[in-house]
Amino acid sequence: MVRPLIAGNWKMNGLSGDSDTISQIARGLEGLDNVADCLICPPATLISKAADTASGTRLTVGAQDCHANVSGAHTGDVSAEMIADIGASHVIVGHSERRADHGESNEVIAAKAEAAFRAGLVPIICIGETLDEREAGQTIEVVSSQLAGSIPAGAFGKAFVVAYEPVWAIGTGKVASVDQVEEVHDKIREILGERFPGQADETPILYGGSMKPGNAAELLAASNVDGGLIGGASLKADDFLAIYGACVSAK
Ligand SMILES: O=C[C@H](O)COP(=O)(O)O
Repeated sequence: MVRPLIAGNWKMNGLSGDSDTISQIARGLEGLDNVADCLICPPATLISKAADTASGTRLTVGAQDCHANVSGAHTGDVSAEMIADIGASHVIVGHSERRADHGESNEVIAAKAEAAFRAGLVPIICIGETLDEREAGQTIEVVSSQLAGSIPAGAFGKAFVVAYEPVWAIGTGKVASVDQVEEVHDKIREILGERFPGQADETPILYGGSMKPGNAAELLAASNVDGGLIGGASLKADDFLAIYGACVSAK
């Protein structure tokens, strides 16, 4: 049985004073049923402080990206080992903003996910189609191909998470319909089942894209939706906790 995950991605937002939000989320979780894991991925500058703040609570802390190598001449990059060293449990890899802004291919993303396994982190592997691809009827083809290429060969028997984020729904307020989400999530589960027999039912498949307190309940109740990857609404403790609360009701 899959354990749901409500994960927040702060993207390039947050200064040291915003660790109050981490405390508020950690405290708020104490009053909510423990039916799902809860994670915040702040920018790299705040991971250490956030992990200290969340220590001993049900909130865990993750990173938004990592390099595939352990160490070396890669100016500006951070390795999975460095992230694990400062208290992170998860790392997002292949977010569409990294695919677009940094030209990351499926091969690069698979190498980053493999690095996460090496460092003892759980990778959250992101996939999702653009609006042009959806309008051309290519959604399932694109998502299937990203899934096949971005999950590394060494993933069998390892814990990982898949996040489906239609690019056109990210930060736009345009949320995918339940039918659209279910079509893709059902397909992802089927593909995982073929590649990872016996393991696919334990792999959380998250939906991301304009998830908010007002729409979370219906999205989280959809088939094969095991939680959310939440951007904007994870920046405010009340909104993020309301989404966690919707998950409690849905599950
Ligand atoms: O990683 C999170 C997603 O990109 C969703 O962002 P959003 O909730 O602001 O649309």
